[in-house]
Formats: sequence, C-alpha cells, structure tokens
Amino acid sequence: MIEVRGLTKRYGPKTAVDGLSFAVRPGLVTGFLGPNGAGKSTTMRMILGLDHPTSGTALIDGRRYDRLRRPLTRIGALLEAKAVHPGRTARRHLTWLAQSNGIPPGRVGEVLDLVGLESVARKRPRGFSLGMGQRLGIAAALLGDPRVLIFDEPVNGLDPEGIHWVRHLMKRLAADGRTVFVSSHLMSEMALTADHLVVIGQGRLLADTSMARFIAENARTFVRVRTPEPERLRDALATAGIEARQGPEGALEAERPPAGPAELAARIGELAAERGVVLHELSPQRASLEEAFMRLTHGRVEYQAREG
Ligand SMILES: Nc1ncnc2c1ncn2[C@@H]1O[C@H](COP(=O)(O)OP(=O)(O)OP(=O)(O)O)[C@@H](O)[C@H]1O
Repeated sequence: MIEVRGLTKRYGPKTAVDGLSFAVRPGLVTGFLGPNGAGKSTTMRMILGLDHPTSGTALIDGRRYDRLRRPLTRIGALLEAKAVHPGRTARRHLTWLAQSNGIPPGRVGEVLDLVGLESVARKRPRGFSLGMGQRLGIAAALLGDPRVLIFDEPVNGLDPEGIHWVRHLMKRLAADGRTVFVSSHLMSEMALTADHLVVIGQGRLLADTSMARFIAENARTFVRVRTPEPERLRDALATAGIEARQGPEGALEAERPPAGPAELAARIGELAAERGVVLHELSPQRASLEEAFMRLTHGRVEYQAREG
C-alpha cells in the first residue's frame, strides 16, 4: 500500500504538488492521470525518495522509502526508460542491481525471461530500441519481487504486442495482491488496464475513485435511438420520465440518470414494443475515459493549444 498525506513540493515560486493525499491499495491496478505538468512524476519521485517533499509524507507499507531495508524487495519502479549504464550489458546491469540489494543472482535470468529479453541479455542497452529499454526497466522493477510497483508511462514507445503484454503484466501483478500504481497519457489503454484512478491537475487531487464511477460521473452516457415515428416514441418515453433529445443525423438521444445505458436501452425497447413503435436502432453509448478525463481536467492544463 502507498499512502500519500498532504504531500507538497515547491520549486521556487512553482508549486508542482499541492497538498496531495490519497492511498493506493493492493490487489488493484490504480491509474495515475493528469495533464502534462500536473505533478505525476514529481509525486512518484517523492514516493521513491528521489525528491524531498517541501511538506507532507509518502509511505510505502507504512514506511518512508529512505527507511526501507533492501528497498528493491519492497518497491519496484520504472521511471525513465534507459536510466541504465549504457556500457553495461542488460544482464550485468541487473546483476549489479541484484547484488547491491541482496537479491539472489538466479533472479536475473528469471526476470530477463519474464520480460522477453533473454536473447539480448549480453547486449549493451546503448543499442536498445525504446521498447527494449522499457522492458529492461520493467525487469529491474520486478527484480526484488516487491509487493508495491510504480510505473511511469510504461507503454511509452512499445508496439501493440508490447502494450498488450504490459497490460496483462499489470493485471497479473495486481491479481497476485500487489499494489500497482501506473501513470499513462494513453486513455484507451488506461481504460483497459486500471480498476481505480487517482486524477490530479496543477498538483491537486481532482478524483480518487473507481474507473466505472469516474466515467459515469464525468461523462455523458446515453442511448441512441432511430425510429420512423419519433413523436410517438418521444411520447412513450416521456410517460416513463425518459427525456429524448434530437441528436445528429435524425437520431434521438435518450437519457435518464442514474440508469446505465444498457438498462435504459432495455427499458426503451420495452416501451417501444408496448406502443408498437418500430425501431431502426437502439444502441447504448458508453462514455469513454478520454471524454471524462478531458471534461474534468479542462481548464487545469498548463499548456493549451488554441483550436482552429
Ligand atoms: N526540478 C524541477 N524544477 C523546477 N520545476 C520543476 C522541476 N520538476 C518539475 N517541475 C515542474 O513541476 C510541474 C510538475 O511536473 P511533473 O513532471 O511532475 O508533471 P507530470 O504530471 O509528470 O507531467 P508529464 O505528464 O508532462 O510528464 C511542472 O510544471 C514542471 O515544470
């Protein structure tokens, strides 16, 4: 478990992280979202003892990072790709890390195999692609078999196969009961990976909630209906308190919060059947994480391009 309390970081006049408090629980993949410059990397660096908070604390299983004995066996992290000695081979890099943390050398082969780098273990990371660098960083994070893992943009530079692999790895680690905290700007990928979300903007907490609730609370879900008899359908829906607005291309868009789109679609189908209204389309429209994220963080972005 990671616990952050009142965490604040100022760089001169700039407040990068501003009184953040949240907990990252075991058994789930928790996504860490925020626009560029929101303070995600600074927060992760403070959890990992790489930056000192101006005030507040960050604890890993109840202890500050600098109080952990053999920290790699408690918490593993991927921060920046290629943060390795360019002249050492992949295997030597991991062996050196293992030795300095009291990790048995046999573990090196295991993690190289796990991340699919066995065949290039004797190569120097200097010649690695971005994706290979990410895999090596993930291998280092897993080396001490820690219960807590932090990944900053782990799919950065990976091809679709690599992205798929990282997604399943995160889920597997969480299913093992580990604490998995991961940042990414790829919303579609995050939607498939994370169960819970911590969202920040300008260093402050904007949301700490489940993926499903975050989307439901911050984006519009509705049911698209097409019928040759829109007026009759509208009347039928009105009797059940369902509002149907005119949508694009002649469709109607029906909403009745807090009903979910699937439940609402079923109700609309029943009402149409009762009145004998023909339907040409009845499709639940689920809001995307991207839409919910954009709505919540709009106005909290540091650099915004003008449209048009
Ligand atoms: N060493 C530093 N000195 C001064 N300002 C810094 C320093 N590190 C970060 N900042 C500033 O703090 C803010 C938060 O940066 P941070 O890198 O934590 O954001 P982020 O959410 O990780 O962004 P991104 O998504 O772009 O990686 C930014 O405005 C950044 O410019």
